[in-house]
Amino acid sequence: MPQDSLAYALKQASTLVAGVLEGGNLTDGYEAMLSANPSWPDATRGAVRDLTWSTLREFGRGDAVLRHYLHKPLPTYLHALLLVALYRLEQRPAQSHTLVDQAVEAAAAEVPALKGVINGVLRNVLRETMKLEGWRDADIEARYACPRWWIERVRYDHPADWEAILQAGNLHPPMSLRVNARRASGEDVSAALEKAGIPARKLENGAILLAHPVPVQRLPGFAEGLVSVQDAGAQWAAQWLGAVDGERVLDACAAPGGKSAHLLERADIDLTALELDPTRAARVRTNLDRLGLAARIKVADCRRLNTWWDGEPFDRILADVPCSASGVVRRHPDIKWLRRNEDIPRFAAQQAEILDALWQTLAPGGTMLYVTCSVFDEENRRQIDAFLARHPDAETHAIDASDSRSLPPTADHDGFYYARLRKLR
Ligand SMILES: C[S@@+](CC[C@H](N)C(=O)[O-])C[C@H]1O[C@@H](n2cnc3c(N)ncnc32)[C@H](O)[C@@H]1O
Repeated sequence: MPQDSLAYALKQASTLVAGVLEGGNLTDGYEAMLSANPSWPDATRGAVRDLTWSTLREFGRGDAVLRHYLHKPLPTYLHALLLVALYRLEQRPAQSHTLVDQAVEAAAAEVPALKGVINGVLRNVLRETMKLEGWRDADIEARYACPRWWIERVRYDHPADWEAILQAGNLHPPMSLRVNARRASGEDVSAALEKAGIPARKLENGAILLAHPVPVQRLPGFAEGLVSVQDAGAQWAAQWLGAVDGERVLDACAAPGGKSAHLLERADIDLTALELDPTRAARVRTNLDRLGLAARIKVADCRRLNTWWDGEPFDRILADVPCSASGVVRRHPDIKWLRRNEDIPRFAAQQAEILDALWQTLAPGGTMLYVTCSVFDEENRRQIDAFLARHPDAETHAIDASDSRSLPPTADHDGFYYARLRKLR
């Protein structure tokens, strides 16, 4: 099967989707596939990535169709192949006949005996396209491309804008740049982008939003460390933490190091960057090196103070905690398939432990910024309300006149939640 054929891209994407259906992590699966195929041309990489990510973003839509046509479960690879093929069929209806032929070829490559099933289902779908629209609209998981428990949580937590939040979670993610204030200005970067023919606009917090994603090699100044790729919503962290020259600062959950780098670009601080996962901690070092920045990087569980803390309090702490990542699901669409409702209280319990441990290391008068990329209240507002109830020496330190800032995902940025806490004594 030639590497530049649609059948090949369908086969590889189906293998990745099948990995997620069986409980695997998409990023790990994709990286393993790339290292097994180092000679893939950019076009093959792009096609496999697009088919896989887009199919997984469509959670529930393909299954709503398949429920009507499949009377017995299929091997996971074939189920995944049908999901990928249905996504492609909807995107390019004019090329439907080629798609069916290529999907049958991709099926034959793995399970030759069942290629007739793939052929039959896809041809039935083509014949009955009009009816399918109705089925899909009637199915809530298909309509919002999200598991039902997730839809219900978002609807409960955001009664006014739950639909917009769910819809934004299914868009293609935007690409934004952070300007390294030590080496360039926003104006320099905007001018260089314009000269390179890359349309972009500057957002309120200085992030530069590209009209379309581009490979980093095309970005003027990327190799020299003038710019980094960072979502615009994440670029509020350094500003709202507000560290100034000479302060002792902790980034307690640091990898891959985007926010650490931003803190160091803005002020001459003494930064400790902690990370639990040694492989991810190595990425903090690589990212800081590219930008010519330095921090004390430690591999540790931030909750176990005796393993990493020297007893000197911090002036400011960034707690960018592990969370459901429900605000960045369009970048990691496997999350919708892998997470369960019961995982959310587990994340909340872990976040509470992290907050309680870090609070002990903050100096009186110091500031802690709590950040999640979640849209669920249990990890956000309710987490902070419970923290304030447990800690009489804590108060919220308003961000732009509000106690906290919820940034639901939009076309311009991912979804985040920020709360700033001050230690009274
Ligand atoms: C949301 S990510 C941080 C993103 C990072 N701040 C950035 O902007 O690049 C959370 C990180 O916390 C790490 N982590 C999870 N539990 C931790 C713990 N108990 N102590 C330290 N790091 C932890 C995870 O491995 C993950 O890398």
